[in-house]
Amino acid sequence: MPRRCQIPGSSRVAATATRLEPGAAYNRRHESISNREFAAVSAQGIVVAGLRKRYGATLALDGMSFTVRPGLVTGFVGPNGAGKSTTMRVVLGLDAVEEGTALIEGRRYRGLRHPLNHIGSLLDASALHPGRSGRDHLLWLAHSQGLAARRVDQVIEQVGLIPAARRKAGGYSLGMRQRLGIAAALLGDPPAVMLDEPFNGMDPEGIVWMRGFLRSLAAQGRAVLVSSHLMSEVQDTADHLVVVGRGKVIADAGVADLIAAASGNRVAVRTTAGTAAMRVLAQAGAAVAAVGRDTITVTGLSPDRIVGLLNECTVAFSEVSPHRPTLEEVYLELTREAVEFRTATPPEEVAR
Ligand SMILES: Nc1ncnc2c1ncn2[C@@H]1O[C@H](COP(=O)(O)OP(=O)(O)OP(=O)(O)O)[C@@H](O)[C@H]1O
Repeated sequence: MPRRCQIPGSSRVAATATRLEPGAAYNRRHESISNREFAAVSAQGIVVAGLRKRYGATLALDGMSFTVRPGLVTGFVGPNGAGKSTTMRVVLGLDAVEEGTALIEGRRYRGLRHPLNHIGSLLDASALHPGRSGRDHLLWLAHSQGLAARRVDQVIEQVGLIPAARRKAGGYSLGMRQRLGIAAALLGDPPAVMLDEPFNGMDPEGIVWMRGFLRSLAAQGRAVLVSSHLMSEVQDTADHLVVVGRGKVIADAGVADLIAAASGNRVAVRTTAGTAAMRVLAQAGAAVAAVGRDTITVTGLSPDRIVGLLNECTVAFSEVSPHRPTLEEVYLELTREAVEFRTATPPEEVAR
């Protein structure tokens, strides 16, 4: 038997969890944005640069910087309290900052003469008069902004609210209020759209509709920023992700790039002989980790070498393939240290 297969049963294998380094690999694309591209984005999309804001002792924004490009859905994700809503309020001129700038098509919100023609937003779907019908709410908004009344019926149709448009908005479900809020955001046919947690209160059918709708807005060339604290809501919707935590950007990259960067050179091995496989591969110098009932990940050895070692040591396995983490796994790893409120550790974990 080869020497590397003769490993004492008592030898311990350190299950090394591969840490994703927040920053570097993910942000490379963002940092390498050329001056020409930056000028194009700032002329058409949304630019957030170096925002810093305190609420008393809380540092809500700590140098928040990113761009929202036209033609893309940008997911704005992060744990509770990461600074997503505050950033959006700053873009809309509702909150002041101590440092930094937020620009829409190269201008501050307050410098826009007809803001709804430049940016549409949904911050709080419940901010409406409960006694007014959805249609009247939109008519009032259109009138106050000098927009044509016919636009109201167009946006009602766009968001699928025709059957409920003449009913009192106070009786709407949260999902219907979200649709009404999006209709309001689209009144001015703006090139940029910013929606805070639009999936909130949506049933599964509504979520599917919302995903398709957001994608269609981007396909029309709009810059679309969508916040969420749930990865499952933005996956299959966003082209680009800005992951934030504790008031700053942790990662800013395309969805495919994020997954590729997070997979590193890890290889997944499916085996029912996990302990034996981990010993053999660790002995050969690899970092190994158990990631499921019958799956381990291996860093530091090529798939061919892994197959060779396991065969040589007669360790049974059914599959060796490059590891591809889910977007949810990537997100959880990136935001692990930025979660403001953690679930309490179960007592048995503490006792160990
Ligand atoms: N008006 C306020 N007064 C005091 N603190 C505030 C205020 N608004 C936000 N904060 C604090 O600023 C930080 C950022 O909050 P923000 O609402 O922007 O986060 P978020 O990412 O939108 O979170 P969530 O996903 O829970 O909506 C949090 O610590 C929050 O408690």
